[in-house]
Amino acid sequence: MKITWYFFAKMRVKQMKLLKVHGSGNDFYMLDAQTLERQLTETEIRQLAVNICDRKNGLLDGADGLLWVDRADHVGPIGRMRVINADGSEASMCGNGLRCVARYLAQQNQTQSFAVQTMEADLPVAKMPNLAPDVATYQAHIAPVSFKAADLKMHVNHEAETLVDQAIDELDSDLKFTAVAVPNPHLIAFVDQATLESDQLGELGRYLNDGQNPIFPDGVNVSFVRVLGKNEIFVRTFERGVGYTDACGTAMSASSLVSVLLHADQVTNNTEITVKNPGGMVKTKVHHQVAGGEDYIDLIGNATFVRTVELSLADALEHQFENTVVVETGEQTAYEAFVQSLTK
Ligand SMILES: N[C@H](CCC[C@H](N)C(=O)O)C(=O)O
Repeated sequence: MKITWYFFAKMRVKQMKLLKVHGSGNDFYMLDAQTLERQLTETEIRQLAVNICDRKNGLLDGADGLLWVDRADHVGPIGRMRVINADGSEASMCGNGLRCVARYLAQQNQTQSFAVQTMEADLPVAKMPNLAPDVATYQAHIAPVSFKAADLKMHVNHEAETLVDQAIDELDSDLKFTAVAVPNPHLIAFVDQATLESDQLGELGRYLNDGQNPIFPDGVNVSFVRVLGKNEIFVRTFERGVGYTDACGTAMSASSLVSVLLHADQVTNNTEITVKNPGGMVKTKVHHQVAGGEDYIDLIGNATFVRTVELSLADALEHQFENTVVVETGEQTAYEAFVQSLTK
């Protein structure tokens, strides 16, 4: 009798359904807030992210963050995306995540081109031709763009207004940096292969995200970039609120823009750029001051749905992950075949 009661009790509790997704290996749990049995407080949303994303003790293999999908709060966009990093901090934007949210909303609403509300802007997204067989592919519009220190919450070189291809006096580094917000903050340096592969990126990332440093008190995403050839770059990123990730969509977009500005002989404005990263590859197209307009970047890449994970909201908030129902989609195999094809 006890067993029957247990399963009846389990059935009665509405299960929370999470979707494990990734863009170029940058992985997230996605949650449609409208499917929840109740509203969550801000504290609960952050606690949920920290609990399920933990790589060691989290939900299955953890994640880089939580994509919180909700109804838009004004006319125009068909949904809203919030981005909570693995450490519980909220970011204004997530390029890889926006492609995955775009796919989810496209399928929910039977449409292929629309806008998604984000913290600072309603951003156009669109379904695109697959990058490879069974690799669902979407485009996200990355904006607004700013080089202003105030928008980056950056304090360098005696309160300089901008930082473009310059050393940072307050840093013990001979690298030259460019800082740009898209709108989350990015610090970018062009390096050689040996530096790209070293942990110099991690040393910088850990210091600039320690919450104590005077340069980026709110932290910053740090990327090392190498120009591989004509309209082809490699970007490796240490993300604010996460650490090393396989890819960072806003970082790859920002790095594409800075490559157009500083390496125009190799990387061209208004032209498709191949951006390779530890998790695979995306395409970008930089729109820099076209007809005097605002800068923006098109980010095109996979939006892979790996598995669904069902568990009770109460268990997830209490860091209890024994009772989960996991269903694989099978898409990861196609994505891995795509990544394999890049090395051929
Ligand atoms: N860690 C970032 C947010 C996630 C961005 C990244 N995953 C992307 O694809 O753009 C920040 O705190 O600004």
